[in-house]
Amino acid sequence: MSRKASENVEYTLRSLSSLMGERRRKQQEPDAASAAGECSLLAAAAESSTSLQSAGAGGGVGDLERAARRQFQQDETPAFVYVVAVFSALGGFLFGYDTGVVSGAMLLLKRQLSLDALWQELLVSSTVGAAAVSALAGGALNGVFGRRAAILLASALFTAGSAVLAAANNKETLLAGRLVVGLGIGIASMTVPVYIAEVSPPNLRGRLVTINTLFITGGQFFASVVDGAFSYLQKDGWRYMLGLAAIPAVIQFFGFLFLPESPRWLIQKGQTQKARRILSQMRGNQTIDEEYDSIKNNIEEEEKEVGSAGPVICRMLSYPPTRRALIVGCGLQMFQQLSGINTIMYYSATILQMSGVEDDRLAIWLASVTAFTNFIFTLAGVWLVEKVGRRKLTFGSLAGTTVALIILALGFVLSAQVSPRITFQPITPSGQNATCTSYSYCNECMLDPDCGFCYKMNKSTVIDSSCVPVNKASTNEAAWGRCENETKFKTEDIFWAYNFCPTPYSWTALLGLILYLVFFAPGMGPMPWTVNSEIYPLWARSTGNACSSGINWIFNVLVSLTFLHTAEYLTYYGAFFLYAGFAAVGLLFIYGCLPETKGKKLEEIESLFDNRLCTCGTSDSDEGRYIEYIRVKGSNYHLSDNDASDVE
Ligand SMILES: O[C@H]1[C@H](O)[C@@H](O)[C@H](O)[C@@H](O)[C@H]1O
Repeated sequence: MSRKASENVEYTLRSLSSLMGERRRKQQEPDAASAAGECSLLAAAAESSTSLQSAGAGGGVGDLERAARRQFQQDETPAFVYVVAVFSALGGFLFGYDTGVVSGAMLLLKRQLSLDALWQELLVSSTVGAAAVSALAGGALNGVFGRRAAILLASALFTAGSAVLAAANNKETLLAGRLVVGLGIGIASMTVPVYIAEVSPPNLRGRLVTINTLFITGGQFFASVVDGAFSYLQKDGWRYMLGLAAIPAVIQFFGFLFLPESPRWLIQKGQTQKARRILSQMRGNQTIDEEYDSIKNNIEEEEKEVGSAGPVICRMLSYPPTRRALIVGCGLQMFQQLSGINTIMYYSATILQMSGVEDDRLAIWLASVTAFTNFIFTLAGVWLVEKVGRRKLTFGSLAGTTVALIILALGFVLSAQVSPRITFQPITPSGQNATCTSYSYCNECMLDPDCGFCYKMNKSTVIDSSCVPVNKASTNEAAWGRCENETKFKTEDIFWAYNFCPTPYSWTALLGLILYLVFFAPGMGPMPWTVNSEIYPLWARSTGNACSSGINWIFNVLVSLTFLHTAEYLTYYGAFFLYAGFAAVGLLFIYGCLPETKGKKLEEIESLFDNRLCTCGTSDSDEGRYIEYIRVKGSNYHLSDNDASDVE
């Protein structure tokens, strides 16, 4: 790291050092600090530094710090960076929309195309499976063709897939459309966070990347509203639900024709002039020399250190810092899915029904309230990420999520304990399966996907209850008996419960559901994506993100596909206790191994993984302060390792 001449620095290095807490860090952590390269204190050339001067002259360190911060904040980030971030995050919106919309579309599709359970499962899971494959392959694509090309490809796939889905006339075409959309989702999920992280200034990076997850949850919310609205259009409503995604996809495609490539990728590919031009566009009135040099030096150093022979994944695994980063990144994504977010979202309508919402349509609408809660609390994450940092936010979020899962499970335990008895055993018509009528409690009936609970109410007591087979075409009614005809039995004050049991304790599950989203959404939802976009050095960034996104999708499929079976073997509360157990292990992992990356330049982050895999956060002695570019009149000054002597 070179020390640049400083002719016009207007206050002493001693004040600068105290200003940024550098000395504090050196005293506490001499080794780690020098290992980290100390490259965090940058003084960028600029026209005005009057406020700094006056503060430095009379006001002491506190004033100086405030003045420096004020000055720094005046270095406005050009609106262009926000435009770029929002256009990229449309990829996140499509990811959320396409994964969310299918549950509502399926309700209509299965009737219109008479889909059996296997086809329903195929249409839902094929997208997630395809996303896993394309996320893994997206690493190579990103490395060779760049981030911009990958985003353009993803939006083209989203557009084509949505058009195929909207026009589909049979289930095979639907499957093809879902696969194409899935390929788009996988590429977008791994590319967009990387791209946003690479164009953002360090102090805003966390926030801008987290916006992508805000768009994911926004897409899921929008999908739930669209599902609700088009559920009234029994014939072909699904075409609109699935086809609407083409609109944001086309907007993103055309937007990206005019948006630039990531300057970091360009520098890596030797297109330095173009990279400089784009970097200045992104940084507005700030000087880019320092950032440009540091990216370039970093690439050269990395090449010397790691070499460039062999597949990237092999180099990553054999080089300890990237191997550690990969473990942290993949672990975060795995624990995100193992804490059961998608099961909770998918089954939120059921949980709500358990809590006493009997009307099906109302439950669908209330499911959009769930999606909205997820969205709003992700917004809290956007705000918190640069304030409390990634480590504390993720840890706090998972801790709350674990407690919420326990409450949710307890809700199901209570419901199971007071599960109504079956008091009425109707005679099974000949030729029909008699399993359902053999159950004695609602709880057993609820866990069998083929059966539902039919009952009457006397004030708040369940009476005349039976367990009968569900109608295969619509879970809103039974295959035969009193609950056979939805419109008829409702007028006779007979109730039908599929997947839930009417109990007085269901509110506990509802409380668990709300708490779950409130805690999960700001931290565990976005942080795995945000942290992964930051922790790998440039040469390993695409591959690292490809692997961790692939892990996210693989665990997404595993958890969603196994939920019903898990619930059958372990009961609902067993399933939620299991997720709580996974979340508790995740807590240990995060506490032990997740370092703080807030405020650091992408090029500095690699050094956080230099020593051990798990440091229990001890490398964050600088937590709570920003490492920022600050203006000093007339020159660039870069405090390097050697400069440490100047400040002691
Ligand atoms: O970060 C996102 C988000 O939290 C979504 O709500 C969830 O459905 C995704 O699986 C996850 O990756």
